[in-house]
Amino acid sequence: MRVAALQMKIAFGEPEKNMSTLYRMTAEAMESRPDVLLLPELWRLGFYPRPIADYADADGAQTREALSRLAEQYQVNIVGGTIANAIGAQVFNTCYIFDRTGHLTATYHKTHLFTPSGEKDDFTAGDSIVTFSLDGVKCGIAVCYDVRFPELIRRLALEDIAILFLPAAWPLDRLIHWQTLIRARAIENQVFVVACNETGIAADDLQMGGHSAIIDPWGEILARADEEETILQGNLRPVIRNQIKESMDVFADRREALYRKKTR
Ligand SMILES: NC(=O)CCC(=O)C(=O)O
Repeated sequence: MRVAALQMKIAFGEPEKNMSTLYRMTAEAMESRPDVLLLPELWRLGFYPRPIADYADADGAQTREALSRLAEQYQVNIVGGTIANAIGAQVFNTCYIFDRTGHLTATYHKTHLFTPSGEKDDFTAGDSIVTFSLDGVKCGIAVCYDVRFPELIRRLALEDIAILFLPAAWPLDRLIHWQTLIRARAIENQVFVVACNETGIAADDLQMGGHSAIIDPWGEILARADEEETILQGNLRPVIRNQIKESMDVFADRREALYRKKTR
């Protein structure tokens, strides 16, 4: 499976500009015929203008239509980063996933909201863990801050996902955390991690970090970006994951009962 992460440079609070960037980068990425496109977190707006309800897409309708059309036009699967999605009085940080026919196959609302930036006050957290299948490959989704919660990713891994998609809006000043966490989640869960961060300026003049990466289940970096807007591509070969699982089957060695036992 060939994947492409669109590390977009976000124009803060300007959905039309970001939509144009998406169209331009998709056309460019499709020249090398990837099977899946991954977008960053809150790519329509950046992370994030306030009040968010004034900027949110009502029921994600515009975004769903645009992404579905792109998926169908290019016959490509799209893991659509996230958008601010107004459902009634609530705003969710939502990822929509489309197959090659433009059909919406899964929806994930970010489950761990980033308290330090007030995300918890402005958004509503989702309460479902989501897996989905793309071209017959089982995949999982987590968004940015979610990666700090190994319990979540382990739950996905226990469902036997092969690929974790991770859209993000992660700042440059915590780059070391980003790089360490995405690699650790790949190694400990023996999954491919496709991590797509954005660049550009977020709220409070915060510089977004870029450094998107595609990592194999052994922790090898198959492709990595710097801080510039770029398209990152990589081939995920299932044979690698099978070999790793055969040579070191950490899932067979888990002590589930022990983890639930009281400490002494
Ligand atoms: N958009 C986010 O969830 C930000 C997460 C973040 O910056 C972190 O350090 O964690």
